[in-house]
Amino acid sequence: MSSPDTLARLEATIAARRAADPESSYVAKLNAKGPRKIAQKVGEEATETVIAALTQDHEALVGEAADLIFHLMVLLNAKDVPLADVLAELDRREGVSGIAEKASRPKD
Ligand SMILES: N=c1c2ncn([C@@H]3O[C@H](COP(=O)(O)OP(=O)(O)OP(=O)(O)O)[C@@H](O)[C@H]3O)c2ncn1[C@@H]1O[C@H](COP(=O)(O)O)[C@@H](O)[C@H]1O
Repeated sequence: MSSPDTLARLEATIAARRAADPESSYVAKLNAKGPRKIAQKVGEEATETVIAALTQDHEALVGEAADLIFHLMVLLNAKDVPLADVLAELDRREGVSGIAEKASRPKD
């Protein structure tokens, strides 16, 4: 079942599989090929997501978006970037834009 914990669970699974046998683990197989290959996969999945958004249906876009997020998470893990750092950056931007929005509102 999906929840806000889905990405946290996936991050833990990716970390645990990183050193597994590349024969039995796709995450390990990608890591064995190195960050360049993982980054290339992120680029491919991003392109497929764009194509799905512009030419395909809801189900195709959901599938491609899942592939993109998964491969991005494998790349972050390979570069030792915790998902928490990315989420904190998004939180920070939310705060910054919230402040800008408040500042642009006319005072009563
Ligand atoms: N979410 C995913 C996930 N999404 C996509 N994929 C795999 O991503 C691959 C994408 O296929 P491609 O044809 O693009 O790639 P490819 O055939 O390997 O070819 P290359 O381009 O790499 O040469 C497929 O093998 C999919 O199975 C995933 N593999 C794993 N996960 C998650 O990662 C967890 C750990 O997986 P393992 O490392 O395999 O145990 C799993 O339990 C899942 O939760």
